[in-house]
Amino acid sequence: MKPSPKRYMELFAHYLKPQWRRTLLMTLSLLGGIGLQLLKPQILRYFIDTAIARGATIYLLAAGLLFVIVALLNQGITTSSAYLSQSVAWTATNHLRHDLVAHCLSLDLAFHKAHTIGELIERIDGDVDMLSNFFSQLVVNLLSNVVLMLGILILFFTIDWRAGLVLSLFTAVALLILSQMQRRIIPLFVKLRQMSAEFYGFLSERLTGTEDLRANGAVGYTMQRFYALLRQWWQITRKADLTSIAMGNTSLIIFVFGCVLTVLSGTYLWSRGLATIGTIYLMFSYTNLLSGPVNQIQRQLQDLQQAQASLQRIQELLSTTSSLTAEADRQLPPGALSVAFEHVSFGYEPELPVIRDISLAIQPQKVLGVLGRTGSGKTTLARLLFRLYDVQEGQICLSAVPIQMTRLHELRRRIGMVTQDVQLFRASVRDNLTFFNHAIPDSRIIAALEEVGLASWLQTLPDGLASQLGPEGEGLSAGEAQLLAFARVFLSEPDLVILDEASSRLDPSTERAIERAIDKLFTGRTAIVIAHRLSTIKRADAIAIIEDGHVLEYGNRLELAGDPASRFAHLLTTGLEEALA
Ligand SMILES: Nc1ncnc2c1ncn2[C@@H]1O[C@H](COP(=O)(O)OP(=O)(O)OP(=O)(O)O)[C@@H](O)[C@H]1O
Repeated sequence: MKPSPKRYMELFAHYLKPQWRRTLLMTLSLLGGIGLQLLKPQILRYFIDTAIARGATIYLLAAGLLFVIVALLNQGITTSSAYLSQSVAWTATNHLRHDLVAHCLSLDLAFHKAHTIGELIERIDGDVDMLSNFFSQLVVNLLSNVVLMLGILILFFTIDWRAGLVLSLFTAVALLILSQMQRRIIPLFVKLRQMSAEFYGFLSERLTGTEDLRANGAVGYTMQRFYALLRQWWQITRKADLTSIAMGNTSLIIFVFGCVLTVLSGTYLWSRGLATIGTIYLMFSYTNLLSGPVNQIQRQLQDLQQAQASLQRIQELLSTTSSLTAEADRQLPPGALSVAFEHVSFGYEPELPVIRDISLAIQPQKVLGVLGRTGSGKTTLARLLFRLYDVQEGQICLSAVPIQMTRLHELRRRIGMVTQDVQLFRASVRDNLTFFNHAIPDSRIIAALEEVGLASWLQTLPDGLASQLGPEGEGLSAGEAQLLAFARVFLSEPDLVILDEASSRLDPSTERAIERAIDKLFTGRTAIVIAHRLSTIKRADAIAIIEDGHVLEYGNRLELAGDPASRFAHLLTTGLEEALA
């Protein structure tokens, strides 16, 4: 749905109101610039006519001096309005970018799975960029160009109504021809934007998956697709550029014709004694000046359409709501939390359930080990508990409080989750651990690293906590990355820990370090561990075996292990790690 003019006004008001002084100054300087542009040819007309009439030198000098002053003033005003426009545009668009990023981060995981990174970058940056002109100069410029164009035509009428009529007809025809050309060019630019969104989406996805692409020998095929996209992009760009150039040339030819027309009508008026040479010069200058607004009005109308398309996409994004149900404000009791899944069912597609009627309960400070084959639904359980998705049936309670009844922020503050893929950023060790929260003192960060056994690793770093990590933790072993993820959990001091254990095999000394860290992590906390290793299972008080989205077996670990008929006992004898890998 196209945004209504009311929506434009709301957006304008919302982002320009906080900087109304600068916006007002920018508008005044843009209008002042127009006034000075109209004034310059008038001074020159006076100069020419006075010179031809052999007027006093002092008048000529005064006119010359005035012209220089007006030209300098015009330059100064143009510079300051350019500065103010940029400043207004950047402030407004950065606020909009901020709102979009915050909104995207608040949306549920289903939204993020449905959009590529490239697509979101295009929305948050590309589309917002299109609006930058809209926020700063577009509307003011469009209006001032219309004022300038009308001003020139009115001035022409004051010189001679016939000359005014000729120029008005000429302007109408020029606008008609140029708008026809513009109509052809707009779809090309829309295609160009779509193409760039597709290209960046492709690029971000492939660069993220570079390891898999290389491992599977798919680099050649990826490059083929890359070339095909580039070729498509180039063809559209070439067509759009050639049409733009053709339009520029057409406009040039039209205005050469306009100038010829003006000189002819000026000569006619002069021959009848109705105009002076200065007036002919004035008419000529104004016709030249007219090419500016006529061309710009076309371009600005096009920009307005593009801004409209961008605004529409931005509005769609902003009106996307999280599928998570609204939260209430019940407090969770302090200390280790109990967890209860009560008849929980869920499917990423509602008609395809991956969790079916699951009921489980864990007492505070106890550890639940969750086992199951790959794809059985273990990670989904963790995601539901963390409210990355909401359950479709049943409910999940923490210490008897349904998780929808407490604030999302509070819920996530009380739960620490370590996933299989530890996400590290190209930032310092400190920022990676604190998630850029500078209020956390170094002493706490160092203590957390000591807890997970990374104290000696920290000592080997050249700049200590300020040492930079590569993108996605480049240069770290899988074990070190896991330990850093544990350190993050220590810093957030949660009361419930969910550990989706990495199934990758580690060397014995790293294994031992991880074992020690898990021991400390679980102390005094409730824990759910999606386990892949026997050593982790041994820590569990209770075991749940998930198969095909439902609980196959659930009970006390020792009791299950002692019951030869249990699936768990069978798994232990057949080799747990092989069976669950
Ligand atoms: N974002 C998603 N969208 C749609 N389906 C999904 C999504 N994530 C997982 N699934 C599907 O849900 C089912 C359960 O997946 P889940 O990741 O919970 O399994 P898992 O037991 O944790 O597996 P693993 O041990 O391999 O991590 C699988 O069939 C999977 O294909």
